Amino acid sequence: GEPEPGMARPAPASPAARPFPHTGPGRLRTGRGKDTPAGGDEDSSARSAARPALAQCRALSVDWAGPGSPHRLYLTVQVENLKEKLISQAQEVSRLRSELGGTDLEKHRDLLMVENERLRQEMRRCEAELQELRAKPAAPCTGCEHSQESAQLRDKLSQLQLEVAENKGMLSELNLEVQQKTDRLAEVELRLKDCLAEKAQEEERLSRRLRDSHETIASLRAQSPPVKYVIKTVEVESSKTTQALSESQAHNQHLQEQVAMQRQVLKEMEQQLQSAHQLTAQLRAQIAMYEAELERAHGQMLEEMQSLEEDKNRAIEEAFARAQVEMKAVHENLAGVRTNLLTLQPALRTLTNDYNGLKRQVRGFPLLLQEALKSVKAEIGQAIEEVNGNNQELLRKYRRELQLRKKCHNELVRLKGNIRVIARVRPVTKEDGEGPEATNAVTFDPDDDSIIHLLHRGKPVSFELDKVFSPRASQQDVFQEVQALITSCIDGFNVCIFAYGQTGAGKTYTMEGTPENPGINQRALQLLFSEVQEKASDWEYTITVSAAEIYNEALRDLLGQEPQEKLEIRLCPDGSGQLYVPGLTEFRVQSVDDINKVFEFGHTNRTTEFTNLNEHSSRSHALLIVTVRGVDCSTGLRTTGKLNLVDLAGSERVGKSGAEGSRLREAQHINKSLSALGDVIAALRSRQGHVPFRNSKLTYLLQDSLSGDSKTLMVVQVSPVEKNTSETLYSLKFAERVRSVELGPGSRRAELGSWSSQEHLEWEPACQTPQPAARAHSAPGSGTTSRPGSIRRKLQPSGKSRPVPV
Ligand SMILES: Nc1ncnc2c1ncn2[C@@H]1O[C@H](COP(=O)(O)OP(=O)(O)OP(=O)(O)O)[C@@H](O)[C@H]1O
Repeated sequence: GEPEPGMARPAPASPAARPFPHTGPGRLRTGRGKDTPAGGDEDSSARSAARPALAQCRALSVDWAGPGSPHRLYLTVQVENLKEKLISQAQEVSRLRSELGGTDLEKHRDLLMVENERLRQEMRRCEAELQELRAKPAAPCTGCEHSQESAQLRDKLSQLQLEVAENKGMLSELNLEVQQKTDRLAEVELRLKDCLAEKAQEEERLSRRLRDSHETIASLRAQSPPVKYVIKTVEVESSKTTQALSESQAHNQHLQEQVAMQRQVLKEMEQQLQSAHQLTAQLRAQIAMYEAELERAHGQMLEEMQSLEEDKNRAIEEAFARAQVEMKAVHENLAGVRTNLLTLQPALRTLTNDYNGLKRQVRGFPLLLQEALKSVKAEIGQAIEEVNGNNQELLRKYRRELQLRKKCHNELVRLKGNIRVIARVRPVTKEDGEGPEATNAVTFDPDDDSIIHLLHRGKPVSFELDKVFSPRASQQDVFQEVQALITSCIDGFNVCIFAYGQTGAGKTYTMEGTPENPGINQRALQLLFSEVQEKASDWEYTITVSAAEIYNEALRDLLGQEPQEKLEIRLCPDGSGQLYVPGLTEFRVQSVDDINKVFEFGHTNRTTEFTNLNEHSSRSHALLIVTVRGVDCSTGLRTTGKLNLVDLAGSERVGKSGAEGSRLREAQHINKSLSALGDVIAALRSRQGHVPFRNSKLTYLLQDSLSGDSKTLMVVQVSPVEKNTSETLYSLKFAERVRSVELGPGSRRAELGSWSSQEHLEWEPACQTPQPAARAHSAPGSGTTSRPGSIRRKLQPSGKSRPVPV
């Protein structure tokens, strides 16, 4: 425009110093060639536009200040060029915008967003369908044939759901990426808009300056003198303008570079978008596949549900039909119950009446009860008195009966004979060996249990005794036969039970038995204990035991402190004529345990004394002496009964086999004592005035138990085997002889003389007896050395405590 008033105008420069002809166009050309290498066409057009302008300027350089001055022309041309350039730049920018600009991207983005939205909606629809399917109540499908398939479909469905969720995630990632790119594009667009605005401003500024320049030129033309100065000013200003132009060109250049970069970025984004497109297409294909799968699963589920529904309906129909039937039955029952109720009502009425009547009675019951109690008490008192009277009478009768029983018992024993002889045949045992010698030689009469047949050297011999027990007889059977004797001991009688027979014939077994199957000794004591206990209310009893042994006519105490000491039998100094053994230990016993302790102690004494106990025991007499002392609590009457249980020494005829030394002595002593026993029994039976008790220690010791009212039982033990028939024959002869002297209580034979030891050994039967019922078998056999279960076995060491002497 016009220079400011008062502003100093520069002096006009010489044409040689003018900057324009040298610097302006040259610089313009250099700047163009240097700064815009990419815009070749635009540059060339600008250059072609600038060249005539320059030529015009040179041609007009004569007159710079005039209206057609070259400088003005040059500036006009330059301004025109700049305008053109600006327009082309704007066009370029709009082209770029239309070609690759935000519109397409936006469109693309919009498309993608629409597509995304559509996919989202589809997903939502699928999810809603799934929810709906899940929400449907699952019918119970136990045992259904489709249940497995349904489970598989459910699994597949859950897998598809997982994949859909993954795809969803991927889609949302892609969305995010697209969003980011869209944001970046918007940014670029914003920057471009800013650039364009800047350009427009610049353009406006330049055109404003051009206008000012025009006006200045015009005013300069009008004022010719300062024209030169003004021209100079314009030249100066023109250089400034040129500089600004070059700056704006540089800026343009920079913008173009940025546009190129943005193009590159856009290209990349396009590629990414393409790959996103592809991915989306893939995902859509997958989603379509999943949808198809879901559709199929849905179809299957629907089918299943349909069939389940049908089943359910069928079941409901059946249940309904059943319920109807049951209902009908219940109705019928109800009708029956109603009828019953109708019939029961009168009964109920009667019951109610009864109940009321009873209630009335109950109210009056305490009174009635009191009265009844009174009368009952009176009756009971009367009854008690009567019972007491009866009891007294019964007690008197009982005592009388007791006396009578005792008398009867004694009479029975007397009738049976005070001396009885029974035989017991032991079974064939392993110790008898095998072969003809071990065969059975003993038979029995099936109709008479007092007869025994023996086959001796082919000849049958029979014997009659009070009773014969076969090998089948148990310990209890034998004991039953003797228990009457044992109970009489409680009444004050003396009793002697002997076991007689050869070694190994079963004497010890019968007397002592085995721990599992005890014999007479233990059973007798048990019986005594129980009988004594029964009478405990009226009687006070004391039971004591002693154990002694007679070996070679020497008496020894088996329970004493010094068992080797020989004891003597003496008359009581009180003049009663009773015998006693000074030093013989007596133990008070109250139970079977006490008895066992006594036996054990006795055995200990024997084992310390003898090395071969079994051998010794079969050669000695063993005595168990049980004394029962009783006091009648009411009368003070005293009784004493003695039970002698004797396991005699073996009766075999050792003397005959030519034994010498100690064996001969033993045999002589045994024979002597056994003969003495036979003599005593014979004398007793024949009621002789003199009974030779003193002939042996055995008979002397048992004197008081063998005389008077005493009762004696001899158990003859018999071995059944062939090899022992000689000894069996002699034992049975001895037994029969003892028995045969008994002719009855009033007619005893007194003429029977004393038995010599020879008689004991060689006594022959007086007469031949009937033939045996069965033929005996013969068998060889060894001796009888083994003695398991022997009576003396009872006396085994045990180390138990010593019983307390009485
Ligand atoms: N009735 C029976 N039942 C079963 N076994 C028996 C019977 N009698 C005896 N015995 C057995 O026969 C064998 C000899 O018996 P035991 O020792 O009692 O004879 P013993 O006559 O006492 O001999 P010793 O004179 O040597 O003492 C034993 O093994 C015993 O168990």
